[in-house]
Amino acid sequence: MTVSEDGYIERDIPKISLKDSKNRREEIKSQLFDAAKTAGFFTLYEQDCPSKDDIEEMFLLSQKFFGLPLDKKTKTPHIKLLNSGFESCSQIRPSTGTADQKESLQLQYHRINQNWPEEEDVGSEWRVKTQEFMEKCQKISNFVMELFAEALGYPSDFFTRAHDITKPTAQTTLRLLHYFDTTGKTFTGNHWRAGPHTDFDCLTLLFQKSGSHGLEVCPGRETHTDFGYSDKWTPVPAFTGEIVINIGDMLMSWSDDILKSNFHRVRLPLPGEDQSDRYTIAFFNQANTDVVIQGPLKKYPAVTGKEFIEEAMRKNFERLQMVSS
Ligand SMILES: O=C(O)CCC(=O)C(=O)O
Ligand SMILES: [Fe+2]
Repeated sequence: MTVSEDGYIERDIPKISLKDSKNRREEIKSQLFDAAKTAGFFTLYEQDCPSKDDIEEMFLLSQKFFGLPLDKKTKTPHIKLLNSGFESCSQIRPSTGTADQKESLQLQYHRINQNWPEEEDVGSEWRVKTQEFMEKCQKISNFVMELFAEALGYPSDFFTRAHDITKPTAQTTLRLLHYFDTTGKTFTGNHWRAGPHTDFDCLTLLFQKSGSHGLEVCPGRETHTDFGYSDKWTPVPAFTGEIVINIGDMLMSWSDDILKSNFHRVRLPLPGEDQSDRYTIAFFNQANTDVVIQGPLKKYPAVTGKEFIEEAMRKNFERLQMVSS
């Protein structure tokens, strides 16, 4: 490990190949489990599906939506109760008290006819192609969740059956993200493309584009209720076609804090760096509302998927009040 004076430290963010994954199941399982117990972040590559072409196509669909005039984008406004829809500069992080410099669209598979962009605005194939992409994300998420279940001593389908995106109780969300071009701008105060946070979900898949850097991680969290993080961050490089995976609070809790959900952030590029738009795509695997979440050691009380997400929001809201008061 090399520590620099500017708040950064070199750490290993494991890269795990999924080449020939059917025949390398045990090897991949142990690599995933090791990565999830330490950094909580790792990159998958050489996967069959979603392919680099699938990912590039989804980025084009995303850019098509974000390129629309604001009055078209706000036709599907963010609805908190459904955790879906479009928002712009509205996500205030408890860690910073300022709004992320971004816009985003959240979509849920089973709500294709509810709060998804309309054909007349994004074209006839947008919805169906986006749904297909979600199916591909679900497939690879299932592979990873099966291996985590086995590594933790559960039956293979323990987590996957709790994440059924086709049911009305599904909470899994695809989030298209667009961080604005900041060319020529300087920010004073505590501003971020995405302020430091942990994810609420079980498993996040993040797709980045080559060169669109800025994502940074800070491992070291001991419990999923912990708000503290150290001051040494590590950049996670961006390459089109690879998938960055991180553990979220729900799976950290469900594994009695064995698998680590760690703080991460996206920094604003400095003048002199590439300050153009940054697009990313996140797929948040969140257990269905009626699933009961509790680890084998019963370290935390049993809660449903619905209660878990509501509680995470409440805690963050309280924290936000503390930060802003
Ligand atoms: O866009 C990124 O690189 C990270 C996004 C993220 O952390 C989130 O949306 O939770
Ligand atoms: Fe995140």
